[in-house]
Amino acid sequence: MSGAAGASGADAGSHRDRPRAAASRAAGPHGLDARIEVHRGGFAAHAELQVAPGEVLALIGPNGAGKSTLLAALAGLVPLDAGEVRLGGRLLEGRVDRSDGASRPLRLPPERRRIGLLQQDAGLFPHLSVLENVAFGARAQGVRRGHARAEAARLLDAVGLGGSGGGRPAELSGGQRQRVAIARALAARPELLLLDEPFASLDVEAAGEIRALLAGILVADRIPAIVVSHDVIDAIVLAGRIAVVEQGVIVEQGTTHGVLQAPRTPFAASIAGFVLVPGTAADGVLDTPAGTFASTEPAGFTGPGVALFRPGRVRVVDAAGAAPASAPVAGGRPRGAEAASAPRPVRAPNRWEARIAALRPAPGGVRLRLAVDAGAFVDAELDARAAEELRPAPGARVLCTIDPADVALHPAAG
Ligand SMILES: Nc1ncnc2c1ncn2[C@@H]1O[C@H](COP(=O)(O)OP(=O)(O)OP(=O)(O)O)[C@@H](O)[C@H]1O
Repeated sequence: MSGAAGASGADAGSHRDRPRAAASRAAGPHGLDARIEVHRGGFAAHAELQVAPGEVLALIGPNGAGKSTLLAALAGLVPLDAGEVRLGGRLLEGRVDRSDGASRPLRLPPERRRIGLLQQDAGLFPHLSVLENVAFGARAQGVRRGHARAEAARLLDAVGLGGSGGGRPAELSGGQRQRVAIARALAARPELLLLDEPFASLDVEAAGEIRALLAGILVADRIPAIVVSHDVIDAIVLAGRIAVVEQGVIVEQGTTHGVLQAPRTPFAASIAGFVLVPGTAADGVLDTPAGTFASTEPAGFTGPGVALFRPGRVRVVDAAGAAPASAPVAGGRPRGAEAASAPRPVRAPNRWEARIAALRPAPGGVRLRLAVDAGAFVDAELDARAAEELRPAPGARVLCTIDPADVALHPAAG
């Protein structure tokens, strides 16, 4: 793989060396500005997507959230039910005002949108040579055959496949095929690139090389892009901004750094390696179905919020040998007979009792899925030593605690 790795380094340089091509590809001063409303069977997606020239947006979310549907709507593969798509100031889909004051619908077909779509499957034409596959991208934009072939050769060189143009796609590895797909997309001079899990079928090494190759191209050519991925590395390496999609709507968005440091939704928290407990903030603490959470930095807000912490910071002990989770805090309400008529005791903050619902491996230890209340889960992780001491088993009851210094409280998304 060393040759390919070297080639991708050379590629980044070759892209930096062609500022004219870059200027012609960037989506003008406007980038993408889209308002999408789409129905697919019983599923509905509503989202606003803006991507500035030179910006990469990562769309993340659980399976079936509607990420691919949003990309398909932008690419013109699925019609909008309402809204509009503008790219570089051009209207690709929506309504155009008429001179009589009314408006008419406009919907450009995919090949006239100047939008490149890269998917998990490179989707090359098996009967065409590698060079012809790439030249096809330019030919589709009306470039004459000779120029298209010259441009294809240059782009194949840029993606580290100079000299491979005469072969057929079947003779290439998965990573090489994806490089050809990138070259073909660039040959069409896209004003927007849509990347739908383009590395998902590649091994870790090939994915890393192609990710770096794409990152270099996107930076050098300032092509706005949207990448859909389940892999947080794609967001970190490629994207400056993240939007979290759930059930067809964007539930959280922000800079990649901001979302990964302080996620506000369970999905973003899971990819950022946090446990997120939703609740309601009052008096500086967060009340949740799993109990009260307090931080050394009290919540400076009231209303819906989240408690965030790293699962490895949770201390987990066998509930049988521990004081009950509902033990009153110091200075709290009385115990015993008096307590029977008293209101429910105030639960100590950062302390919850749970049943182990499931176990799965975690780096250096084990992850515990902990069922706290009907439908509420608050996970924890044990390193190998703590796991050996506790010997966790599904169904066992445990008592969990966490230091306020390890807890952050934030307002909920939206
Ligand atoms: N061709 C189709 N016809 C009808 N419904 C569809 C079609 N494609 C997708 N859907 C529905 O649209 C919803 C969103 O699917 P979509 O593929 O956009 O989600 P996704 O977030 O990309 O999921 P994944 O991460 O699993 O790829 C799903 O409920 C799915 O069943």
